[in-house]
Amino acid sequence: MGLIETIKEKAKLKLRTIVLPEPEDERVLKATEQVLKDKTANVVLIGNADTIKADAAKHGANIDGATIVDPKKFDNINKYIDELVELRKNKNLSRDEATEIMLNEPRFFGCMMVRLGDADGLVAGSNSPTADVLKAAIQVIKTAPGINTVSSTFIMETADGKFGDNGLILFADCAVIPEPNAEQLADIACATAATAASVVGLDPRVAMLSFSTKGSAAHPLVDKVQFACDILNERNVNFSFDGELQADAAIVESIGAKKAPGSKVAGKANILVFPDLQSGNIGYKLVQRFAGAEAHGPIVQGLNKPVNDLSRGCSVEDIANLVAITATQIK
Ligand SMILES: CC(C)(COP(=O)(O)OP(=O)(O)OC[C@H]1O[C@@H](n2cnc3c(N)ncnc32)[C@H](O)[C@@H]1OP(=O)(O)O)[C@@H](O)C(=O)NCCC(=O)NCCS
Ligand SMILES: CC(=O)OP(=O)(O)O
Repeated sequence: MGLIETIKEKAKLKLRTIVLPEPEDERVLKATEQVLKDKTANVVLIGNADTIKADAAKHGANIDGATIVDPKKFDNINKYIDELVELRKNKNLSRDEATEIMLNEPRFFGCMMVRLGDADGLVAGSNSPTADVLKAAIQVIKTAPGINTVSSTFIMETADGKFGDNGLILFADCAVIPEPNAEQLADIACATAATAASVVGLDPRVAMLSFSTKGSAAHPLVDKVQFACDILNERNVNFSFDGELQADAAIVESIGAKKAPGSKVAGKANILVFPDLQSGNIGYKLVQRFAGAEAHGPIVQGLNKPVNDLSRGCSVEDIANLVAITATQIK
């Protein structure tokens, strides 16, 4: 069984409730039909019921079985508004502003459903930039206890099975932190190792990527990655990691052996931690498009409850797959 089939089987056992706050997007309605057919989750769509049903009929999507919640007719709206005012009191958010957000910003409303236990997780981003999804999640759901950094990972699935574990390899962070410092790079490595183990079932081998391997180049950007490795050493983490490594040294056995002899990770990494968001986001999109890799994600890490983002270029299948992944992240 492939990765997604395995994840879908796990999701079926739990049958969690996932919010899809962007039903104005045809792909979301079609993905709703798919999820309900697969029985991988219950689906909550946010918006006006008449409009959503008319759109679904227009696009030929059967959404019977989905729950539609309209914030403008929602009995508990005052509870949601009060909670947002409380959460944002340090930012002086007024009750009027909170009301406006809860009534008109479905991603915030959906995250509040998850925060208050009316749903288990949320998937959005087909129709909004990543930053909008992340802001709602960070402001409403917040980080998990003891976690400082929200980051993300893509599970990359390559058909030829050459790299990572039989073609499975995680890329991080490709969506959240534009310029991570060394501490945040170490946090990204830890969070991605945990996702690799819990969602994909991999034994993590993390390569901390750079344009230098083991001191072959000297630059403050290289120092940052080396410092992140020092932090991981100090934390005494329970997974294999090595750095700084260039991408070829990380994934090609012969090059790893030449550039980083004796490394437990070089040549066989199944997690690539990119030094910043420019390299991470560009890197995943190039592998996805040039190599025809499936890119599952971005899976958001570090939140108190699961909210996952989509690329606006996602397919119906990508949405349905991410719903199943989200369902399996729920504790
Ligand atoms: C993630 C992102 C939206 C956060 O932006 P922001 O302006 O800091 O967001 P907010 O002001 O809503 O942040 C709310 C709080 O979360 C904190 N926060 C921001 N990013 C955080 C992160 N990655 N982890 C933990 N906390 C974070 C902020 O410091 C802020 O704290 P405060 O309320 O105590 O002041 C921003 O970093 C971003 O746009 N990232 C790039 C997304 C993107 O375009 N990706 C490319 C395409 S996938
Ligand atoms: C993850 C990502 O790059 O999202 P988008 O393509 O929507 O910017």
